[in-house]
Amino acid sequence: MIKVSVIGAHGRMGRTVVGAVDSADDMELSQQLDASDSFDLVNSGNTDIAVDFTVPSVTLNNVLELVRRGISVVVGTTGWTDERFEEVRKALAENPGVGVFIAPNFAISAVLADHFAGVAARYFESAEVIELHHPDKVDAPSGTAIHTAHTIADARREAGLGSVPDGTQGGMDSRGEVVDGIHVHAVRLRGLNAHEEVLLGNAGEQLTIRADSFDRGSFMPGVLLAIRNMATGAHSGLIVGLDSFLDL
Ligand SMILES: NC(=O)C1=CN([C@@H]2O[C@H](COP(=O)(O)OP(=O)(O)OC[C@H]3O[C@@H](n4cnc5c(N)ncnc54)[C@H](O)[C@@H]3O)[C@@H](O)[C@H]2O)C=CC1
Ligand SMILES: O=C(O)C1=N[C@H](C(=O)O)C[C@H](O)C1
Repeated sequence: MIKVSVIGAHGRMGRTVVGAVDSADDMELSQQLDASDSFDLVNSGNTDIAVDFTVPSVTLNNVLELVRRGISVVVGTTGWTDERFEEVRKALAENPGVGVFIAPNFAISAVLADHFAGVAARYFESAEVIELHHPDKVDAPSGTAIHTAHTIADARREAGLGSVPDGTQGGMDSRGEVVDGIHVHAVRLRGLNAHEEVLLGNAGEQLTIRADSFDRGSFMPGVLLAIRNMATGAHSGLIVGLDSFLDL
């Protein structure tokens, strides 16, 4: 049995992960921590894998704390940057055999949308990303949209494409946040869960790639897949993105 502890266990995602782990035949739910709980409750005796779904402002410290305790971590929380990844890599170098897996999105629809955007981006002059979420989300733009913008930008660079065309001279606030040269727009609307649209345009044609996650259950097969992969012990170091465990 894989012993799993959940950090952020009282949150929307944390509660869903607790239910999914509890229902998995090969997993045993160990500790459930939230904001006021001490990390002393989690140790390598009671936890094989810790899962972090908290908030961007605390997730780095949580991961570093767990790595120092010799516990591998699966992370879904957003707010990661290259600098934060580097801090995790340094901590992992001091704790060989420990692994950290971070995914901006665990839903297969979103992972594939990101992959397809990377395949398509080189063929289009224009590219923009729209992400749409529930209004209780604290961060914008979404971690997934930031990741997709980088995927598109990487593909454009590799293909030798220049900047996206944009004649806007005023009102830049209306054009969204520019992430790696790609405009990213964030919508917050009651009734939504997690959605993303990638718009790719050429003269006279458009390709739209859209992923819709209607329910937090959509993230659970990906979370369980990551827990199972990390529990094999075959993945030490830092791994980013569920595509690492999919044969895309
Ligand atoms: N990678 C993915 O597929 C997905 C990622 N997310 C991300 O997961 C994160 C959590 O999302 P939600 O569950 O909707 O948020 P939420 O606000 O419902 O839950 C966050 C929980 O973390 C707790 N928390 C805060 N500080 C803590 C600390 N120091 N230690 C332990 N717990 C602490 C809060 O009390 C709360 O219960 C967000 O960053 C969100 O963007 C959400 C859905 C899918
Ligand atoms: O907060 C959410 O809900 C989600 N957060 C992640 C993100 O910011 O990309 C993943 C998914 O979009 C749901």
